[in-house]
Amino acid sequence: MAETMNVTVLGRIRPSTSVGSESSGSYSGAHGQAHPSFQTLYKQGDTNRFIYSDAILSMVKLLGAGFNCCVLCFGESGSGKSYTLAGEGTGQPGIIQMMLKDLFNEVDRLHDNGTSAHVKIGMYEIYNEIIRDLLSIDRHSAVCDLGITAEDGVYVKNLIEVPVMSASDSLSIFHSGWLAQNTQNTDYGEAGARTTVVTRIHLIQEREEYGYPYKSTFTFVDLPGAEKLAADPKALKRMEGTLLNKSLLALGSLIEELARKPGAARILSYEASKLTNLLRDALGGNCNTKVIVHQKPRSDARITQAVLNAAECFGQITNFFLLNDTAAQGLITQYRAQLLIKQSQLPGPSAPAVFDSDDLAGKNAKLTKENMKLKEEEGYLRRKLDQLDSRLGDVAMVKTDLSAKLINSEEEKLRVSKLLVDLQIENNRIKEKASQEIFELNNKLMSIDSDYREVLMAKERLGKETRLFHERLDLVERERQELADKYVMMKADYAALAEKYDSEVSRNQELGLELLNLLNAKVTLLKQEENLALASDHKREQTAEELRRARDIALGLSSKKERADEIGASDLDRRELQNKLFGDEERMRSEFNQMRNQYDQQQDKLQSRIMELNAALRNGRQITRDYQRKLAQQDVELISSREEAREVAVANSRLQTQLMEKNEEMRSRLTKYLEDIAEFVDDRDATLNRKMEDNLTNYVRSMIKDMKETYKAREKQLSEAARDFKMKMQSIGKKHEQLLVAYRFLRKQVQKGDISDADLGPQEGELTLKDDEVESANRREIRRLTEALLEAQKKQSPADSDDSGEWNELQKKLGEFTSKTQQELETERASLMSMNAILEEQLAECHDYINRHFNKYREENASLRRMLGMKEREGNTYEDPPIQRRQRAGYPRLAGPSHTQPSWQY
Ligand SMILES: Nc1ncnc2c1ncn2[C@@H]1O[C@H](COP(=O)(O)OP(=O)(O)OP(=O)(O)O)[C@@H](O)[C@H]1O
Repeated sequence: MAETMNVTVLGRIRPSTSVGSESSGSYSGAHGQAHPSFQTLYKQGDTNRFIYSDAILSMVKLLGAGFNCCVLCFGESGSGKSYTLAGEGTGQPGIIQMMLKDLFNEVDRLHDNGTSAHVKIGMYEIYNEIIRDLLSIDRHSAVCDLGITAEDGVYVKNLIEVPVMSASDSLSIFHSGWLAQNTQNTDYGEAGARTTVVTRIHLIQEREEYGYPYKSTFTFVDLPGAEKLAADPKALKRMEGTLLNKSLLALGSLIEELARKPGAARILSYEASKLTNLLRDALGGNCNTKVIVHQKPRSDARITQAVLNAAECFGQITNFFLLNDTAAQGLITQYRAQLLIKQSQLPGPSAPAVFDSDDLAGKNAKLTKENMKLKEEEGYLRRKLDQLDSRLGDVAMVKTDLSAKLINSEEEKLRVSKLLVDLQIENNRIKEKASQEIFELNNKLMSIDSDYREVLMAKERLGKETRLFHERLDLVERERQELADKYVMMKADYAALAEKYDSEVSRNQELGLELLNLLNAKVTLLKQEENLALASDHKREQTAEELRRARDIALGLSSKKERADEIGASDLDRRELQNKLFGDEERMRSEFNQMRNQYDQQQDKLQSRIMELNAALRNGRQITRDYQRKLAQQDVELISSREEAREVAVANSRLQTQLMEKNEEMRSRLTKYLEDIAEFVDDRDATLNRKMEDNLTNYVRSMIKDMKETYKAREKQLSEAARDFKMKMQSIGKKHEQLLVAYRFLRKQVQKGDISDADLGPQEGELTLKDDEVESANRREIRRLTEALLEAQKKQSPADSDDSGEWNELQKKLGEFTSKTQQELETERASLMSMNAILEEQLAECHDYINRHFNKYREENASLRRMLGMKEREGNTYEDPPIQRRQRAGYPRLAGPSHTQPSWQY
């Protein structure tokens, strides 16, 4: 059944955001009381939680019961509408979040009552008369239209309504929708101030007996800023177009009309805007509605007045809300269907949507007539209005487009900034890489630089040498020049001399010829004289002799005559001379070339040697690393074997102690037995009867048995100790084997390292134990002791069987046995002591042996390191040999053979 109820108006004033800047606002009436429109006026300090508990929680119960509910947040921009609905951050939830949480509690309750309940959420915003689905992922397909059906009434077509299963689901859906609001800055201020945000939460309840599901809806509406209600609507339309404030203005008109017409029989026009169309139920329809009117602490008086007027109107609106059960829904659907039919019958593009059912029949004809009359006028006006509207719409669309473009450009900006960030990251990465490469290149450059410097130095050296050679060459050249000059001078001198000589020779020839002529003349004269006066023969001969001499001289002169050009040297001489003069230079040049070649070869050799050394160094380092690793392993093994040796020593000393205790026990037992026997003998009376003798014999037998058992126990103990010791020795032997393996490995490594002058230590064979050494002295000792024991037992056995005989003989035997046993025990003790000493000695040898080899390895390692030119380990280097440490720590010096092979055996 339908309930009649006025819309509830609540007032809320938000607190000041900055101290002193905003005075506390008020919704006071003329006398300072709260304005009468408000059912409740919340204080500034009242929280969302308080308001929710006070006013909204009961509505959730109503929703659960199957009623429609609506909360409208009204007030000027910045008055806190969004804050009330959605809160701020996670710490301050709004009433929607609180409602969603409680709704799911309600759903649980319904489930418990056997009702299946489902929740769906839809969210949209209306800006500039465009409806946009806030839950749509695709921004372009988010724009929706209005539709109308008999079942649902006016609804948003294709609106996504998300089914939610839990409170957390619903909260995340709500947050995503809330964040998708248009928050752009436009030419007319923030778009948020003109936007209506609607959140619809449907609760669908199904129960078998219902037949038809109950569907109730809770609607939260964040209305546009109310400040424009204070402005002149015409001026507003002129300045901002018809669409931008259409919702608010239409809402203002609607609530005024609704306030004026409180009765159910009213004709109202909800079609003025999309918002009013969609608020049919909330305002004057089937809904329990509460309006929270918000106020800033400081506000314009006109705006406050406009808001108060609107609040008053809201408070006067009557709603007729009913339980959405099957019957009610059926009735409403029927009513809507009839209305739709009537609407479709009405002429004109837009007929009134709602008619008063009582007047409908009577007024229909009249209205149709009037309608016909007004049709033309209305059509004309409508066309004009449409034209204007379409022009304004165009302008608005352009603006919307611009906003969309702005949004797109904003998105683009975001994308670009993301790209920029990515690029920045990439850039940084590249920079890092580049700096690393630069660092490497710098290193390379430095190495190249050093190489270059070396080359420069070599070049300088070579230059110096070349200069020296050149100087020497110049010197030689100068010398050659000087020699050549000298040669030329000498040649000139020679030519002059030859010329002189030639002239002298020709003069001599002339003189010779003259002399010859004179001589001929003289001969003629002499012949005349001979003829005339036969001069003396002697004088003639003298003359002939003179003549011959003169001829000889003349001939000699002419024969010795040489031409000046012949005076120059022959080819051979010339070459010799040339060699003398220039041979030095060529020799120098060849020497120079030779030296250069040698230098190049040396360089090459040096390079290859360095490379070889580098390779050897690398190899050596590897070997040393391996070697160090092995040494570490050996260290560990050595420590563990030392530990074992210590354990053996402890076991041995324990054994000794036990032995001493046993000896002591034996001794005391024997003494006790002897005392008992002596007492018995002393106390017996003269008539030693057979029974007593038997008793004595039994007593002695039990004594012998007891001693045998004790012996056996000791024997067992000893054999266990021997076995234990053997195992220990075997493990030491294994260690020895491992050390040998490591030694072999290292030898191989060193051999592989191709270090010819390395001392590789003794051959592995020399360190291996011989077969005859494997039989340990200890075992031999044990065997000897066992044999002795057996012998003693054998000797003992006759005593065992000897159960008859004389008392004296028995006493004697007993004495003998006692002394013998004592003696044997002493011997055994001594042998055990000696065995212990042997063991200790062997252990010491073992230590010694291991330490010696260990030191050897270390020395070899050190020598290897030295050979490879590596530094020794920091803090130097080698640890004390363990044996020395042992001695320093106050242990007794253990004697052992000096040779390398151990004398201990398994
Ligand atoms: N009750 C309150 N307590 C504390 N701060 C509040 C309260 N109400 C509002 N505020 C603050 O006031 C500012 C404006 O609030 P809000 O954005 O909710 O106003 P609005 O009316 O929704 O504005 P618009 O219509 O422009 O969207 C916000 O910073 C909000 O945090």
